Amino acid sequence: MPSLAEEICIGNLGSLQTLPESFTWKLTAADSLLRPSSAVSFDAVEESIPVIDLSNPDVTTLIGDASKTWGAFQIANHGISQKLLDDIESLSKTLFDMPSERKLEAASSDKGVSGYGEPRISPFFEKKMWSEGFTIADDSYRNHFNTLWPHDHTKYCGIIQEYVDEMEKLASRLLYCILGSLGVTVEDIEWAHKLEKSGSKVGRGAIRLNHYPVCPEPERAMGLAAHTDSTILTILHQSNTGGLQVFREESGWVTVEPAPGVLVVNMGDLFHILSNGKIPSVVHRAKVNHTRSRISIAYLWGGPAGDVQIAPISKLTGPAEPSLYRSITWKEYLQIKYEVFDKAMDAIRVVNPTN
Ligand SMILES: C=C1C[C@]23C[C@@]1(O)CC[C@H]2[C@@]12CCC[C@@](C)(C(=O)O1)[C@H]2[C@@H]3C(=O)O
Ligand SMILES: O=C(O)CCC(=O)C(=O)O
Ligand SMILES: [Fe+2]
Repeated sequence: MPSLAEEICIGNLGSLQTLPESFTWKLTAADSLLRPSSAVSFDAVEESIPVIDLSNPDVTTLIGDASKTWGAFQIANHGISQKLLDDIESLSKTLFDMPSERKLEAASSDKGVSGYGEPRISPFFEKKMWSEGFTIADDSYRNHFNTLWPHDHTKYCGIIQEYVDEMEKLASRLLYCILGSLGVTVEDIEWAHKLEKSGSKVGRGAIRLNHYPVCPEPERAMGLAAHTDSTILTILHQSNTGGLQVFREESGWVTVEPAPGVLVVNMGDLFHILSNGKIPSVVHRAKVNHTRSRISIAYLWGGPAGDVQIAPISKLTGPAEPSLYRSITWKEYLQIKYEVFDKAMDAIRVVNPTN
């Protein structure tokens, strides 16, 4: 694969006046590996995923219904301060506004995941995506921040640390709520029980700062190709420009319009495994815009750190509902996903499930 420096540099996309051939998407099955039926359209239908107020007394039912129906929902009154959301958005803007050469100084290494660059799913697609991003998957972001902001890196590292702490708490709260809707308690899952007792300090997550520059031909381009997240769940903050779309077989592509202070929650592949297939991992993508650039910040929550095995919850399996997936750690799942991408779920499916 050519290096970033040898081809049209993703750090300069916003200055291009025409769409290069390598960025033109036709939406054939190859452009939408996960659900061939989602390849039919660039357009979205007039429907929306629910916005759920976390202070609503019926929150468990509402979140449970939305997770099962859509694999995604939006949340208000989630307890994350507007200041923290503004801070991480402006950190991202400051980063992406830098000249391309500066951003490349913080590029992720060949082997590493963390740092500046294209989305990790890029190699699975023929065409290039109209976006750039920065992934924080381990502590190496501190060195990258030091390179990018020799004077201000302490301030920016502090924002990331606070964001991770707050998001981890929110992610486990949402997990327990969705599990509650399935009749599962924290005590039913050994690792979740430990996670709760320890004040949820043993979880593991990644952050992806995404930037979608203005695009000369948005209808032929793709910001982030259709994918599912490999997570238990993902919490997404989007700036005030829309672009996120979620796919549901019964509806088609549905745009998730941004609203101030409202966060999007996506169910990931590991939740699908945990729930023994009861919760879908939502296929989603990001479109781009002719006049407005867009930022989104994804907190990708993988659940327990270390070698903890994620498996279908025993309370959700039985003679009539045998375990559909074998147990797996998040690390192992990521390895499989980035070898076979759209076939990852098939790779861990139990061939003849019996209980
Ligand atoms: C922990 C991870 C999840 C992620 C792959 C990664 O190793 C780090 C980046 C994450 C991200 C963010 C953008 C979308 C996504 C599909 C991708 O290309 O990189 C997700 C990955 C994922 O959920 O598999
Ligand atoms: O930018 C968006 O709205 C989607 C981002 C996303 O799906 C991701 O980072 O996993
Ligand atoms: Fe995603």
